[in-house]
Amino acid sequence: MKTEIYSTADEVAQKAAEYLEAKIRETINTKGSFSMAISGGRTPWEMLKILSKAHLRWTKVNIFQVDERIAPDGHLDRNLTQLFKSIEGSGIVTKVNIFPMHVISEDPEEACLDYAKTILEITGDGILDLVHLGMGADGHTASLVPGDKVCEIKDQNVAITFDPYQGRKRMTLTYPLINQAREILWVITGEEKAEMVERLLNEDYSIPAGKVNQENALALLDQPAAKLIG
Ligand SMILES: O=C1O[C@H](COP(=O)(O)O)[C@@H](O)[C@H](O)[C@H]1O
Repeated sequence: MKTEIYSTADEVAQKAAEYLEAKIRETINTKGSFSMAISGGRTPWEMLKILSKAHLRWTKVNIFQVDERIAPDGHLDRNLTQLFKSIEGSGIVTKVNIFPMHVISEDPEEACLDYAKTILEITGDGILDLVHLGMGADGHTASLVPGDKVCEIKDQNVAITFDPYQGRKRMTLTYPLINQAREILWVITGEEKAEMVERLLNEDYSIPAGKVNQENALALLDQPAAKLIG
């Protein structure tokens, strides 16, 4: 995996937005559309805020969710709520195609199958052009959480976690789908993640993040997160 280290989290957000802008432009020019999945948590929002100001053919951009907490629509715990907040006022809201995970469905298992089907229909081959990932201080990525059996799923592209994590069960893309992506973009900031960053870069299979394909992957890190890797 390639890594780039920047001084601050703000700089990382700026570089990540620039990277995505270039990638989206190039992919739309070559194949007509761009499909990516965006993670949740706290790190992505500044990146998306900056990206949403870029002049791109937004109607050709498809945004899927990497994971979502099972909480009511509009709830602050929902990654989708934060996603919309970060792009509001930018003018792309009515242009870009956003595909929410339907986590409040009466049948969450069916909702997972539907989401996987939508990804297949929109991409044509089920392969996302880019998956953006973050990582928690415990080494989780997406909602692939240490100890949860969701990490063992091999025959489903989208699944519900078996246990609540930080108070809520979640819907998440699973390894089979994430590891097929044409590209993975890691955006990781904060000193509390330094130990896991070192383990991720050593392809430590014992943490969930370590099982993500590193072949076509780039990690953008801030100095605190990268402090153990020099
Ligand atoms: O719970 C989650 O955490 C990870 C890491 O989030 P961050 O706030 O440390 O960036 C995130 O990638 C994942 O999508 C999210 O649901």
